Amino acid sequence: MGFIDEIKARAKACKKTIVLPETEDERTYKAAETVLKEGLADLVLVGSKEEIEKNKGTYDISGATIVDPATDARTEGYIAKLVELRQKKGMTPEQAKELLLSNYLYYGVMMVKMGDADGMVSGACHSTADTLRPCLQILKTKPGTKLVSAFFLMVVPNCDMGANGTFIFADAGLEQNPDPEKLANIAISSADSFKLLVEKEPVVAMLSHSTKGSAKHADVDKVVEATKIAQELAPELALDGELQLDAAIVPSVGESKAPGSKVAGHANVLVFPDLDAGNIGYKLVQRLAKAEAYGPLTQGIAAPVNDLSRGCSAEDIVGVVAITAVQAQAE
Ligand SMILES: CC(C)(COP(=O)(O)OP(=O)(O)OC[C@H]1O[C@@H](n2cnc3c(N)ncnc32)[C@H](O)[C@@H]1OP(=O)(O)O)[C@@H](O)C(=O)NCCC(=O)NCCS
Ligand SMILES: CC(=O)OP(=O)(O)O
Repeated sequence: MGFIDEIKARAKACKKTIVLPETEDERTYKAAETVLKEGLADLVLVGSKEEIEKNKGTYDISGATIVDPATDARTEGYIAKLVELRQKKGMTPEQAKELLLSNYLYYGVMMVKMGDADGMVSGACHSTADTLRPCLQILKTKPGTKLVSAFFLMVVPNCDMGANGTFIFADAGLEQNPDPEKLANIAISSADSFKLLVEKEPVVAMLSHSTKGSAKHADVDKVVEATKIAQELAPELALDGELQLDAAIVPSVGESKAPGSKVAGHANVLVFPDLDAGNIGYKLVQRLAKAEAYGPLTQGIAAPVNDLSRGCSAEDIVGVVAITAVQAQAE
């Protein structure tokens, strides 16, 4: 079984409740039909009942629960809770009401916060910033974690590198210019995500334009420092840096550029030095190598809310729903 079929089988076995708040987008309905048909999760669609009736077209979403914030009995409680959570930031009851009735992403995150759903998937028609801001503000980080970061689960066809073509690329969605501590944190969280989702041992490469001192620059120093911090925080982890991409994943290049490294040539978790590199890198592999790209998936957050690229397909949404269910089961 390939990666996504394994994930779907795990999602089916735990049957979590996942919110899809982008009821203005046709891909939501196409994905919902498949999720329900395959039994991957129970679904909540958030939106105006009339709009949903109009937008769903011929897709069969009869198995989904429709939640209309304007009429749902829980809305008052969500408003009160949102005010309680955000009053130090100046949120008034009027603002909370306006936000929850007009922005279904906030409503979906409140459903997760209040335990009325296990996770949410959004981002097909909202930017990453607009998708992730509500979860960062409301759900916050998991206990024991300081940072939320975002990764892609990449499945490269006909590829024997990584875990038979399966990789994590991080951070490819959220942290714009992580300092060494944040980069170390991203590496350790990504290793945990790899274990959870791929069920194989993570081998983590801290990527750079330099391998073991071949280039000198402050950007290289940042990755060297991050590698040191991550190795101190997680000494049991197979993690090394700084490595160029070829040294990280091609065994012969790894041996010649970083002799003696257990990671070089065998990495399956690729930690990029900044968001430019991570985001461009995942899109290159997705578009040129025709890889499956699931994400941006969050890690370090108190409950699973995952993002999508606005360029995603309905099939990508189905995959991310299944991944979200598996993350929720692990909470
Ligand atoms: C996600 C993002 C929107 C958050 O930044 P922002 O909107 O400026 O908001 P702030 O920095 O004020 O943060 C909002 C809240 O999230 C928290 N937060 C931000 N980043 C966080 C992180 N990585 N981990 C945990 N919490 C975080 C802040 O502490 C703040 O909490 P508070 O409101 O309770 O004080 C921003 O990091 C971003 O735009 N990232 C890039 C997204 C992107 O464009 N990706 C490319 C396409 S995938
Ligand atoms: C992940 C990402 O790049 O998102 P978008 O394509 O929506 O900007």
